[in-house]
Amino acid sequence: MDIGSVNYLPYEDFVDVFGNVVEKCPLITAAVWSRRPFSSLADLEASINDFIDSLPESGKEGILRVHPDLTGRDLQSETLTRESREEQVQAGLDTLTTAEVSRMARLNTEYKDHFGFPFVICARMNNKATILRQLEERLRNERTIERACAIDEVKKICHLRLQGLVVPETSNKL
Ligand SMILES: NC(=O)N[C@H]1NC(=O)NC1=O
Repeated sequence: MDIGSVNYLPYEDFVDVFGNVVEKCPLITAAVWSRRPFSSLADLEASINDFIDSLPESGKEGILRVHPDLTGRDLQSETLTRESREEQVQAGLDTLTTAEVSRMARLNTEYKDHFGFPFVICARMNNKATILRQLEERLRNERTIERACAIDEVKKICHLRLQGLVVPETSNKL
């Protein structure tokens, strides 16, 4: 779909197509629909990012809290959204050894107990080694810094999901 077609979508269809660009947050998509017309894919993405930035800190933490854990185990349990499962598989999280699954689970629990929201990272920009390393390192962050870091990761995930849904303007001209 190109950005011109996006601008013609009624809000029901817009939410159907873009409702999960921020994991389990169709409300963000529904809110951003009012900002049409979008001049480009970058403009749509900027509108989503502006909306996220305008939220109070409790709202940003809410976005983080609806993200699934990256444990590798949920990959079998079919509880993940399609997007999240594909991203975790691309990062190799379906190939964790038993020891890696236990380490990831232990660190995830420690992280959640400490910050009150789950560890979020853009899986497709990482692999299982960098994810485990980041999890360990970010656990040591100060809370405000870590929340901002996690929200940046949400935006990276959104960026890649949008790229899969809207044809970038340059390729339109081909
Ligand atoms: N917990 C977490 O980071 N989950 C997200 N990361 C990602 O790339 N897809 C997700 O669902």
